[in-house]
Amino acid sequence: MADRDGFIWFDGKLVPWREAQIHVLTHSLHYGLSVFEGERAYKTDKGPAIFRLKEHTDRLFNSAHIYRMAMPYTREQITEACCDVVRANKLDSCYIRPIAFYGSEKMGVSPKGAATHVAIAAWPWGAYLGEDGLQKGIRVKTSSYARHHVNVTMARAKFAATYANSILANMEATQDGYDEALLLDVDGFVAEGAGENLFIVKDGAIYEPEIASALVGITRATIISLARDMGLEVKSKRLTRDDIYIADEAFFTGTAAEVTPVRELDNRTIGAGTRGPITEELQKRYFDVVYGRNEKYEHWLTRV
Ligand SMILES: Cc1[nH+]cc(COP(=O)(O)O)c(CN[C@@H](CCC(=O)O)C(=O)O)c1O
Repeated sequence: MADRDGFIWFDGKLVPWREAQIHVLTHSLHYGLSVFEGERAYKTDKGPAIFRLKEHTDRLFNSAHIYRMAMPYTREQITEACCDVVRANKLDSCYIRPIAFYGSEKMGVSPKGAATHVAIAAWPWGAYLGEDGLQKGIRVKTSSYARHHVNVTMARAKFAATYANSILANMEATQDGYDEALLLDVDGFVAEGAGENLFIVKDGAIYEPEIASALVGITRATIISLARDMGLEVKSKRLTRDDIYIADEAFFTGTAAEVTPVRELDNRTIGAGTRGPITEELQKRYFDVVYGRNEKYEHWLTRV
């Protein structure tokens, strides 16, 4: 990822991609505390638009607040910088990664005395779990690793060290031939995917796991709104892994994953073993919204 043309916004200015470097004694590299976001811009008929940029920026600042990281820029500056990065790299559809991290000003567990640095990169990124996955669904394995207890890592923050847990789960699943991992919480109830939220459909109703130890996804919130447009309320409940086995449909949501059907969990076929009809309709509505084809949600698009 380091050797490419382009520009990265780094500590207030656009720098050539290859020059966006940090020192090996960067505090966040050693102690894992950086907060970040994953955003997408989509090509609409009026040009590129970043989807729900306000919500992503708010979550970035909330994550920093939760982990007591002072942000050296305002929300408005970060919002504008995300737009600048898309423009500077002449991208019309892309994935955008803002990150705030402690620098190399000091070592030692305490970040006191380390400065907060901010970088924002953008790059083209297709279907996170594969085009085939979007159409036909993916195979998922319940992980042997549990999601963190809510007093181990802060579930309302999107912060780097959480992803060591996700990496373990994802590697375990993919090395055994599955596409992604599903994590249970410390009590054994369904939490979320390694990088996604989960929904199921049963008897025409949509359910999601209680969100306690999962990231409160922005795509999740979008799907809840789009389901309401279809006259469907999403019910939140404690779901067990076998609730998923006997569901009629299941799907992951995320900025990167978008709306990816889950056709199998732990070698149990879910429903007809492919993208279900409600999943398909929600997926279609989601893409209509992000590509600017649904006027009702124009306010969710920040035109670059
Ligand atoms: C653990 C987790 N749960 C739920 C979500 C969905 O959140 P939202 O994007 O706000 O709907 C994500 C985003 N996962 C990022 C993974 C990308 C990456 O691999 O890095 C993403 O979708 O950007 C998570 O990482």
